[in-house]
Formats: sequence, C-alpha cells, structure tokens
Amino acid sequence: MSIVNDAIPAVGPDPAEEAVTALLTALGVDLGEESLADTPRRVAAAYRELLEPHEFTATTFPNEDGCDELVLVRSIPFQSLCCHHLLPFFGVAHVGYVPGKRVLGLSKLARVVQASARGLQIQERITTRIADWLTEELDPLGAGAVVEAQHTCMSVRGVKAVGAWTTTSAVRGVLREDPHRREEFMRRTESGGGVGWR
Ligand SMILES: Nc1nc2c(ncn2[C@@H]2O[C@H](COP(=O)(O)OP(=O)(O)OP(=O)(O)O)[C@@H](O)[C@H]2O)c(=O)[nH]1
Ligand SMILES: [Zn+2]
Repeated sequence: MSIVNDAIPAVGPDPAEEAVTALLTALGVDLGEESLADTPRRVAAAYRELLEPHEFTATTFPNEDGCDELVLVRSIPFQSLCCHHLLPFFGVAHVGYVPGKRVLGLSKLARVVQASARGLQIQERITTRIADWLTEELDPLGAGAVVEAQHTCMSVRGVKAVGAWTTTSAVRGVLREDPHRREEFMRRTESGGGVGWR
C-alpha cells in the first residue's frame, strides 16, 4: 500500500535557489561559510521580488471640469534590473498627460511607472511603455514621460562612470505635435541632469 498522498504536491528544492548555488560555486565562492549559508535563498527571493509584475487597476474619472492643461507628477522613484547584466538601475520618472474626456487617479501615474519598470528592462522601453499605456488607457490629448536613471552596470563595473545620469523621453499626441506644448512639457520635466530628486 502506498502512503504517498497524491493530492499534496511534494515540496522539493527551489530550482532558483539551486541555480544561485551553482552560479556562485562556479564563480569560486565557498558557500561553506556560515554567513553565506542562506545567501542562495536570499538572492532567489530578491530576484523574484524584482521580477514580479506590478498589477493595478486604472481608476479614471470623467473630465467634468474640462481640464485641457498638462497634469504632471514629477520625481516618481523606480527601481529596475538591466536586461544585459541583471544589475539594478534606478532613478525618477516625470509623467504627465493632457486630459481628453477622462482624468486618471494621480497615484496611477506612479503605479504605471512601477509596472513599466518591472522585469528585465532597458530604460528606453520603460519610458515608451509609460507613454503608450497612458495613450491606450486614457485616450488623452497628449501623454509623455521623462525618465532619469543611474545604471549600476555603468558605475560599479565596466566603465565605472560613477554619477552618470541617463535621460530618456517619450511623448505622444499634442505633446509631440504641438511645439509649444512639447516645450512646456520638456521645461517642466527638466531637472538639470540628474539632480532630479526634487
Ligand atoms: N540602450 C541601453 N543600453 C543599456 C541599458 N542598460 C545597459 N545598457 C548597455 O548595454 C550594453 C551592453 O553591451 P555589451 O558590450 O554587450 O556589454 P559589456 O561588454 O558588459 O559592455 P560594458 O558595459 O561597456 O563593459 C552596455 O553598453 C550597457 O551600458 C539601457 O537601459 N539602455
Ligand atoms: Zn546593464
């Protein structure tokens, strides 16, 4: 008679944890040290957290007051992982739109930044995703994002350009087509080359 209960899945070793052990061992790290005993579990958990999707619902309201000026949230912090080195990059996003028929709950401008930054990324894709999401969800007159980031793959290794900031932008609708609106958006999102924590 079998004593195995088929309804309860066997809990085996975590493949991600095993892979971290294999990677560190291949790199010559001695995991026998007491302080490293739990490191594979922590590393696997940290990457799971960074790769987990950020789900949210886009709460919108009718634009009852007929607002047709730029709505902008500045300095939204984000963290991401570069798809080339799996090293973090982080910074701030400035996100805005010119409402059409509906306005968006303000916190959702920060949530779309979090959602767009998750996964293995390049900065340009995060920026484009934010502008495209706003355009698709809201059908606004215009939408745009400016992202400023520091890439640790450029600072702690390789070229070691400590303190270098990368700025990317994506604009849609009137923020792209109307030179005055575009200029206003760029001016209001400008932070002077990465001193942008304001
Ligand atoms: N366009 C873009 N490039 C990125 C981003 N993050 C990292 N990179 C770059 O991706 C490139 C990968 O190039 P490779 O030459 O294959 O990598 P590597 O040999 O490690 O290059 P170095 O970093 O120059 O040592 C590097 O130039 C990185 O700086 C990003 O968000 N956008
Ligand atoms: Zn990188």
